[in-house]
Amino acid sequence: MALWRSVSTVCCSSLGSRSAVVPLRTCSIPATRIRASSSAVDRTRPAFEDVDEKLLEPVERSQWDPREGKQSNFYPKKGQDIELVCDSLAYKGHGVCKVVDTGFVLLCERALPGERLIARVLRKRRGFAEAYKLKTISVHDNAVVAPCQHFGDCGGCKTQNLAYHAQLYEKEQQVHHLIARIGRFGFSQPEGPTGSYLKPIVPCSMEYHYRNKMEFSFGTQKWVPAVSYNAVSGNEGTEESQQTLSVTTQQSEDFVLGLHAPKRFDRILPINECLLQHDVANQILKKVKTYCSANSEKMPAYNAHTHKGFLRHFMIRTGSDSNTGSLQVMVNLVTSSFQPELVQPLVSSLVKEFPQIVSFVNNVATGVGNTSQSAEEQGFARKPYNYRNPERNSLRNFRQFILPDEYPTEVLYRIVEDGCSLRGDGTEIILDLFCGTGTIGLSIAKGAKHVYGYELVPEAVADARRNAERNGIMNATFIQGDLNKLKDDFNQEFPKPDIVITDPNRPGMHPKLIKYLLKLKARRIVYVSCNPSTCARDLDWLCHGGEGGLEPQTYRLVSVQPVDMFPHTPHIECVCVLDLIE
Ligand SMILES: C[S@@+](CC[C@H](N)C(=O)[O-])C[C@H]1O[C@@H](n2cnc3c(N)ncnc32)[C@H](O)[C@@H]1O
Repeated sequence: MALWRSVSTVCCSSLGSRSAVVPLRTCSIPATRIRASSSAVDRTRPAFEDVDEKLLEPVERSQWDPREGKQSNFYPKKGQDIELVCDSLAYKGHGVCKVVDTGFVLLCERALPGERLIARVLRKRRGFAEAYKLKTISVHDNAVVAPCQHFGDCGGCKTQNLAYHAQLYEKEQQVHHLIARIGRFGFSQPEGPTGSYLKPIVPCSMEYHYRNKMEFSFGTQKWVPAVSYNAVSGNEGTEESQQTLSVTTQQSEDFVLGLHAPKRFDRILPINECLLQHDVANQILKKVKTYCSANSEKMPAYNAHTHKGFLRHFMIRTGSDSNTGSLQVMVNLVTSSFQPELVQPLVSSLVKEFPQIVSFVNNVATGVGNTSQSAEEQGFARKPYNYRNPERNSLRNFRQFILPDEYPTEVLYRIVEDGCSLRGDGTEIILDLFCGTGTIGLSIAKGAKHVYGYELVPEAVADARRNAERNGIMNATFIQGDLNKLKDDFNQEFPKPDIVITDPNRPGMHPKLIKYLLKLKARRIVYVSCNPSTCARDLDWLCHGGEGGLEPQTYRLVSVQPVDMFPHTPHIECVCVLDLIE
């Protein structure tokens, strides 16, 4: 069994691992750019299934400021070229743009706030339209040249060409507006004992090299984009590039190593380096590329159409030794069959050149799906390279953590711990929902009486138990179960908690779970979210009563803390604290 869970079909846009980030500092945003406030608009709460796009219909953002006026009757036609001004960034980092003379709202990929641009209408939606950028007319002050040679092509770092302080401002505003509108908390930012509940965003102290894990793919179809988006001005696009990506020269090659082209399972964008990963990981990538390319007859790259070929994926994970802080690297080569005689020379050459490699695993994925998730791990190269070597990974001075795919960070955990405000007398019960490998709960278990973790994935639950054992933590219990299908006896598995930590994935919490929490009435809920829109929806329910507002108000929102863990990407994390209304 592969304990090292891996991500399937990775293109650079599939960020998501919580990578190691360091100290806590807050960002100051120029007050002049804070939008005028308006009262919360009454609206029906979005359903659990209504994730992302529906929650972020940009037409609503245009109504945030009543001074901006009503939408006119103007509706652009598909294919029409139109002059726009970009107002802000929204879901997936798309620019929220307005037609210059009518104010009609369009979502436009690659548009940056403050920019004037020409765009072509791609498709119409209810109340707004989608467009792609043809040409920048005038850039705004915060535009910068993106340092990555692959910027604009791989689809990962969408805002590298926006100065980091401006990225932070946009993310912070996105969270504040979602909480105000979808959460129905209004824009007035009432001052409580701790000041406004909407906290300034916590920036990432590392703008680059913050990712601890990258997965690259081998292939036989090279994707070569024909359009450059890197220039500060004149970022031209073409219809084909936006709609089908077919403006690329599709070359059949014997060998390509890189990232999947956005939305393509079969085409690979060759990657020389990724600025989000460690320098050493980039050097290893180069070495693997050179070696495998030179030996592509013996070790052919996998063809996603014919399902023939040997080399499938290549994953590099970096971490540090908890004692010495020195860099450690784990490598996973995914192949379609187990042929150690082919892989061994590569392993020998890599570990000789990179002593930082402490583990080399060869996963064998025989299925036709473009995934390494179900790959069977072979014992190959476990020794002497000390497979997994979890003892040496460090997180908040804990040893022996088995790192989850979503790698938790120092900063986020400190904010969660602060949010819990444990009394420290060891009397409190913590319920850690969506606990993954248990790392959040375990990192604060010493101040609690007992931590109960709840998680769907059995392997993650097993890792959580192992994490507890290896750290000598006796007051933690991990339970496997589906929080979307709560059973009647759910609360018989643990005593009533004082504090609930909930960290759902993007769809947020299921209505059944929210109803359960409203009945449970824990003193405090700490909601960790990777999707501020579904988080806002859930906070609305928890704080403003059930459907139709018929249920009594149960929780009070104490704070919403946005955290930027993934610079240059649209991802935003949030930690929200809610207190029971006694
Ligand atoms: C955002 S991750 C949080 C993981 C963990 N708290 C951490 O910080 O690493 C969400 C977790 O919820 C789990 N999950 C997703 N759906 C679930 C469900 N219906 N019931 C229980 N757990 C679920 C996932 O497997 C994943 O481990």
